[in-house]
Amino acid sequence: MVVPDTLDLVENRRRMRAGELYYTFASDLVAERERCMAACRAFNLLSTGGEASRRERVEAWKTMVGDTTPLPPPVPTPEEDTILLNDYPVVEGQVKFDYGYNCKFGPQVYINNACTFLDILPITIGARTLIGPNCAFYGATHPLDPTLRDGTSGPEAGKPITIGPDCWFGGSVVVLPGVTIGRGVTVGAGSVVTRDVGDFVVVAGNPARVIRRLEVVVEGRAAVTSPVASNSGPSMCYITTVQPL
Ligand SMILES: CC(=O)SCCNC(=O)CCNC(=O)[C@H](O)C(C)(C)COP(=O)(O)OP(=O)(O)OC[C@H]1O[C@@H](n2cnc3c(N)ncnc32)[C@H](O)[C@@H]1OP(=O)(O)O
Repeated sequence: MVVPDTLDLVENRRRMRAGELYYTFASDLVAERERCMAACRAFNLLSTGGEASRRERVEAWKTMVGDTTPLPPPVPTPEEDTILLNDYPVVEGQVKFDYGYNCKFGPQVYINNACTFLDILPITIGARTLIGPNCAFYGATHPLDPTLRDGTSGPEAGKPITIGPDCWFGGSVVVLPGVTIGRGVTVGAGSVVTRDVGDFVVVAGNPARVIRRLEVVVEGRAAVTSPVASNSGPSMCYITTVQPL
């Protein structure tokens, strides 16, 4: 965990943000990950404790992902407050981020237990996307040359990951650095997504391949929406047919 004596922290951070090789054990980055680790611990305690209110969980979530926008004031009953906070992610169990503030989640995202987000660069998850247990979004990569890689003393690089709205990830999916996934995609359990995926397909396997396509016959905003969806406006409404390959 040593970094070069001459390391310029400003230049190191510029390189990190540019997706170039940088040193992850620079003191400022270690401090940011420790902040995030503490925030994750606090969130995970609340999330698995069973007694925290929806508002307490959302506050802990916001701390973890560095969201400083104030929540709307509480309303009289816990049930109404839950509806008011409907757009914030629902997390079932534990979650792990590196920095937290690089993760941007759309409204009404669901994250099942034990998901990992290595957010060196932005990881963006679209609205209403559902993430199964043990999924991993790996936005970090290391040199293939072992001499340059050099264990904990060597440099690494980040790549962004972008997921569209209305996707569903089965359990234990791995998404590799730099991948973009479109809208309305289903990713089968246990898949490793190594390449970009277009809209409205089902992919599965390692490496993930298209196993089905959905033809979108009609697409628009839902005319009638559930009252709990009102914070973010009407949900998307699709009429699709599943096509053979
Ligand atoms: C948000 C949450 O918490 S989710 C909770 C956890 N649930 C899950 O993880 C369930 C995830 N579901 C799956 O993986 C499903 O298999 C789906 C949705 C991807 C596909 O379902 P279907 O369209 O019904 O596919 P179907 O079962 O007909 O399989 C079609 C082909 O794809 C293959 N296939 C299906 N799923 C997978 C998979 N995960 N990995 C590899 N191959 C797969 C099948 O073997 C089959 O191949 P074949 O034609 O050679 O026999």
